[in-house]
Amino acid sequence: MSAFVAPGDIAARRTLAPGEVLLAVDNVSLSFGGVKALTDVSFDIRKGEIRAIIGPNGAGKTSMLNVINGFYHPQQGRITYCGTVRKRQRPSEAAAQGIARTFQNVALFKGLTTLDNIMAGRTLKMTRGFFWQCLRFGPALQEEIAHRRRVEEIIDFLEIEHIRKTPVGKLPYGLKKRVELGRALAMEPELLLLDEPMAGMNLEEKEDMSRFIIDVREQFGTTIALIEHDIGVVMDLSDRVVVLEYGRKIADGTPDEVQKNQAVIDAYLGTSH
Ligand SMILES: Nc1ncnc2c1ncn2[C@@H]1O[C@H](COP(=O)(O)OP(=O)(O)OP(=O)(O)O)[C@@H](O)[C@H]1O
Repeated sequence: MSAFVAPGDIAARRTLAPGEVLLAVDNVSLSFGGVKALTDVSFDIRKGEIRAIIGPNGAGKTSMLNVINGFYHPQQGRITYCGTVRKRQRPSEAAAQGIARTFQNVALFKGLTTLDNIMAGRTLKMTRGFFWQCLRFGPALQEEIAHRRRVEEIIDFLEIEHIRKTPVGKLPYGLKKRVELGRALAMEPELLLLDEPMAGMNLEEKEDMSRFIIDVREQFGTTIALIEHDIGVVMDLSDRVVVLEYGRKIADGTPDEVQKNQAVIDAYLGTSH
């Protein structure tokens, strides 16, 4: 097991046991003008689980992730995180509380190397100001060394040593997704949100990414919520699945329960309700 185990000072403040509710979504509704992206959606994410959010195109999955990480503010409903009802907050505040995410379309600094992109994920953890960072002297230097060590551990964990000095713009898509996962892990999140982590991947890349997601949970105790269109992957990976359609929750349960749910079958076959 890697030395990179402690999920950070945030986790130290928490006493949640595996299986306790880490994040609760209660009666959340979100509209964009006349478009109702989410209507009265409630579900929870328990500590240590892999939770999938699925549904047909336009069902509201990404909107839900954006509400959870503070990018969108719902007109109704509330989010409770670690037992505290959350006030309106920005993504940076959610990140500081231990919520990290990756994006549907890879969002990396294309001109920077793998190493520097993952290092960028450490920004939140840096305690020395910009002045000291520039001087690279004394305590700032010590801190930078510690951050670099942590980043190297993540690179080892994700098996991307061979591309650590490669500008990410030159990498194939599957590896870019892995670097993006690395950058999110650099934040040592308590809750990791993955928006279509396997999109555009071939079978082998999907198997690799599935293995890394499971290992992140096993080794770091990170709770994971993911959106994924590949239903086979979702059913293999997830402990529980919430299903959205037209912004409403239509099912919630184990992969087995959800697969047998008639509303889910109809939604995926295109039957209108
Ligand atoms: N910023 C926005 N402005 C206006 N409408 C939006 C915005 N974001 C999402 N929507 C609308 O909200 C609804 C839900 O979109 P969302 O992207 O959350 O769905 P999704 O399930 O993630 O879809 P997909 O699987 O295609 O990514 C859609 O009708 C979409 O057009």
